[in-house]
Amino acid sequence: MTDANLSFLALCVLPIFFLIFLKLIVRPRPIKIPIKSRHVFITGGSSGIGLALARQAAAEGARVTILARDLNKLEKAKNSIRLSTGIDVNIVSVDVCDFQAVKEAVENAGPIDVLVCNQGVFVAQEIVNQDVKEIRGMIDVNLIGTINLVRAALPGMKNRSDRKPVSIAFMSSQAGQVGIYGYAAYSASKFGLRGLAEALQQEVIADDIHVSLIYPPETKTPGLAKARKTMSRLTSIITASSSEMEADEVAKKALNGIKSGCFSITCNLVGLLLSIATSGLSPQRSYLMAFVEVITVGAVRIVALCFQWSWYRAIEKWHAH
Ligand SMILES: NC(=O)C1=CN([C@@H]2O[C@H](COP(=O)(O)OP(=O)(O)OC[C@H]3O[C@@H](n4cnc5c(N)ncnc54)[C@H](OP(=O)(O)O)[C@@H]3O)[C@@H](O)[C@H]2O)C=CC1
Ligand SMILES: CCCCCCCCCCCCCCCC(=O)[C@@H](N)CO
Repeated sequence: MTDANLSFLALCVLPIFFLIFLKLIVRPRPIKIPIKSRHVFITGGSSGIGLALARQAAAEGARVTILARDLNKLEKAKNSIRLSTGIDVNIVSVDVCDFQAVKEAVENAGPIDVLVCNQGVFVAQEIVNQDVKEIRGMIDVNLIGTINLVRAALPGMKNRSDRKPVSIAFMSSQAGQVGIYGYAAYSASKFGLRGLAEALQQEVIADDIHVSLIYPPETKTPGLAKARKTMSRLTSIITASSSEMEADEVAKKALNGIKSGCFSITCNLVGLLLSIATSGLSPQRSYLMAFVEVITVGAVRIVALCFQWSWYRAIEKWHAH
């Protein structure tokens, strides 16, 4: 073979064969989840990202239920959604940590087509100084609360009468992909969601139920404003590696990702790099994204090491002064 033939083979033919191979093997297969006229159930829907999601889903013609604890905040959220869209959402006041209450709420709300487990609490503090009640609170609300929701909603979702595909989405965080100084307990709760999501997808694929994991960077919400008040400077320095977003932008990415049946939903460019760096054994339905992952993962690892270098340099400097 001549050199020209060889390079033609390497540059065009091999990648095309590889793309065809990936297209044949990616699992689960690509899917679309319609939300118009369907029931979208959003926890933590009275504030921040959840509220933005509820408003957008309602504007797209979904029947929306929002769940949170504080009834006052729920009423306010309902009014603000009515003001901006003219649509009424259902509100449910329940603590996700109470399985029995969650089960009743889910049964009363009627069949769910899209369950978005978005409720979450976060307090940034070094783990040695953090109150064990606060640590347990994050694990309980973020992880066990999500497990409660899944266990309460799954029987109804499996036995639904229409056979259209349905979705379960978890709100993780970029701190659920990489550990961040000050977020030890929070990261633990969000990393837990990944294991839950990966295993759950295998358990429910036969029922045409599709799992999504959303990984937002810092997002302007009441929750973040509160967390900022006590946040260590090092946490701010490290989280600034990924630019802050508006709740509406994150909600839009999340909703589009859910509708396209995406397993890992990223929100910004750093998020995309992070998802390639941590792609591991997460399912990938898009053969094009699988291709990008395989081709770029080595270079992205170098970028990741550079980020680690800059973070550890900040930590050293902090301890030196
Ligand atoms: N903002 C950010 O920077 C980022 C946030 N995230 C994640 O996004 C999600 C939403 O965050 P954000 O919008 O900032 O949060 P907010 O604090 O603004 O809102 C949190 C929502 O969760 C509800 N909630 C909290 N605890 C419970 C509970 N035990 N049972 C039921 N509902 C509960 C709250 O209502 P109530 O208190 O009345 O119950 C509220 O509706 C969280 O999972 C968070 O971890 C991820 C990455 C970045
Ligand atoms: C190739 C590799 C690229 C690596 C880039 C890594 C950038 C990581 C930034 C992480 C930011 C995490 C914010 C989480 C905030 C959060 O969850 C809120 N609840 C609270 O602030």
